[in-house]
Amino acid sequence: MSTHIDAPAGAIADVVLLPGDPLRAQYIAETYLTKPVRYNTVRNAFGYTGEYAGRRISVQATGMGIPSISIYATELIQDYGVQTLIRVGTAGGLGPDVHVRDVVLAQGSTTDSSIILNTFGAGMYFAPLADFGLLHAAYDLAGDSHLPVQVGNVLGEDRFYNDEMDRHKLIKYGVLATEMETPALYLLAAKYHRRALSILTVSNHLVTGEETTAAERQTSFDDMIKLGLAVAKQA
Ligand SMILES: O=P(O)(O)O[C@H]1O[C@H](CO)[C@@H](O)[C@H]1O
Ligand SMILES: O=c1cc[nH]c(=O)[nH]1
Repeated sequence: MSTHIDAPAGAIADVVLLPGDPLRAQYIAETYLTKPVRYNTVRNAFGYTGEYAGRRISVQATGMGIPSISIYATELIQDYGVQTLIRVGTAGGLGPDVHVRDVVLAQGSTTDSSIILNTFGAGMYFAPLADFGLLHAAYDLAGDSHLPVQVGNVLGEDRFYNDEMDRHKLIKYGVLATEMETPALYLLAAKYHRRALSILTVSNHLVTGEETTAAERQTSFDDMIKLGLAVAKQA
C-alpha cells in the first residue's frame, strides 16, 4: 500500500482513468468495467480495477485540485508502476466556440499554480503537454464514433472561485476551458516519463453562463468516459 491508497502490489492496472469525483469513479467501474474490484476506500477516494473489452483497467478518484491529484498520480506512478494516466474530468467553458456538453482534449495546460515555478525556478516557464500518442488516439477514436471534440490549451486553476483572475486575456489567446488538475498531471507525467491525457466535459460556461441539466451532464459524461476507456484499451 501507499500513504493514500490501500491496495496490495499488483492490484492496480498499468493504465488508470482519473476522475476527480469518487462517485464518478464508482459509476465508471460499475457501468463499464466487468468484474470491478474496489481496491481503495481511504478518504473515500475510491479506486477500482476491472476489465474493459478484455483490457485490465483501473479507475482512481483524485479529488479536486493540484495538491490532491499530485498525491494520487505520484503514488500510482511510484508505488504501483502505473504507465498511462487519463483524466476524465469536468471543465468550465471559456472560449466563444466552446459550449456545455462539448468534449475537450487538453493538448496543453496553462496555469496560475506555483508548481511550475517551484519545479524549475524563476525565469523558466515549462509547458505541461499531453502525450501526443494518447492525444492522437483520442482524436481519431472520437472521429470514429462521430463525437466532436475540441483540442487545445486549457487553464488549470488553483482556485475554483477566483474573481481576481483576468480570464478574458486567456480567452483572447485561445484558452478553451478551465479546470483544476491537468498541469500537475502533465508535469508529473513528464517528470516520471509516463503518458498522460486529460479528456474534459464542459459542464458550465464561465462567460455565457450556460449550464447543463443533470441528465445532459450524464450523457456528455458518458461520451467522455467511453472515449477515455477506448483510449485506455489501446494504451
Ligand atoms: O469534475 P472533476 O474531475 O472533479 O474536475 C473539475 O471539477 C472540480 C471543481 O468542481 C475540479 O476538480 C475541476 O477540475
Ligand atoms: O474547475 C472547474 C470545473 C468545472 N467548471 C468550472 O467552472 N471550473
